[in-house]
Amino acid sequence: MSTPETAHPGFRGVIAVDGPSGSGKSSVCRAVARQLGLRYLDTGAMYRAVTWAALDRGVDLADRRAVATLCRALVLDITTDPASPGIAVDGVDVTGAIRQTRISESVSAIATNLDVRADLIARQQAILAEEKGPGIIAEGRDITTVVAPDADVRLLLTADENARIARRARELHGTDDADALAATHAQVATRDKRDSTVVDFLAAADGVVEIDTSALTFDQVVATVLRVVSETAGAGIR
Ligand SMILES: Nc1ncnc2c1ncn2[C@@H]1O[C@H](COP(=O)(O)OP(=O)(O)O)[C@@H](O)[C@H]1O
Ligand SMILES: Nc1ccn([C@H]2C[C@H](O)[C@@H](COP(=O)(O)OP(=O)(O)O)O2)c(=O)n1
Repeated sequence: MSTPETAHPGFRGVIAVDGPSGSGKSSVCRAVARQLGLRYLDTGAMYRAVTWAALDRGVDLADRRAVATLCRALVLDITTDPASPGIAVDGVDVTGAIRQTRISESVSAIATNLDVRADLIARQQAILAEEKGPGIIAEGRDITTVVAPDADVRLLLTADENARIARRARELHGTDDADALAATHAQVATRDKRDSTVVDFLAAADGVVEIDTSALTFDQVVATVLRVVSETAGAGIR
């Protein structure tokens, strides 16, 4: 059986992907990683893991200093295998727990804490430095602009808000009927609004290729990303 490192010789280096909630970053990047034999870094999982830890330890999320102190002391162990992404906090596997609604509702308080951001950005840069040899695709909100502005390929995935809310509603509730859309609105629109006070992930920075996924199927988005990677990073990608 081929390993991710040997499945598709070709692209090596860093692919950076940003975008708002529901634009398709996680699902598309995992698929691209598997097809190109790259590692995969979900930076949102790190913000979610810090949120989980703060709630678990009873730290007041509004106490920015206390949260930052907690963050710096945490051992975050994130796996970069696109076939089974996972994350542990101080040895506790929180891969499932960080997807709970209570985390989604609180994570912006952590993501807008600039001291937490500084700590997580440094950790993310260390992972990218270690994995750029085999090749890695990292996704989040500030990867193209802050974490890896010198990445080999830089992409912004966008989609109009209605499309993103409908996708998230189908994912969380199995339907995009009116009740599901209403229940999902805050998780997408309100969170993006809060998060975008500290990072701009709604407009493409200079040199970043924007892909509007509103009218594209998942497979079309993956194909578009693969084409852009191939065109930007050169030959050798099958
Ligand atoms: N182009 C697309 N069309 C329809 N649904 C999509 C598309 N891309 C992703 N999805 C679905 O939308 C949901 C949100 O995608 P996800 O990758 O989690 O977005 P993000 O990581 O940007 O928040 C998932 O259920 C995913 O399968
Ligand atoms: N590089 C990043 C990644 C995520 N964040 C923030 C923004 C989000 O509210 C949370 C969780 O990110 P995640 O990518 O899991 O969010 P989604 O649920 O996929 O929309 O972390 C960030 O500020 N910077």
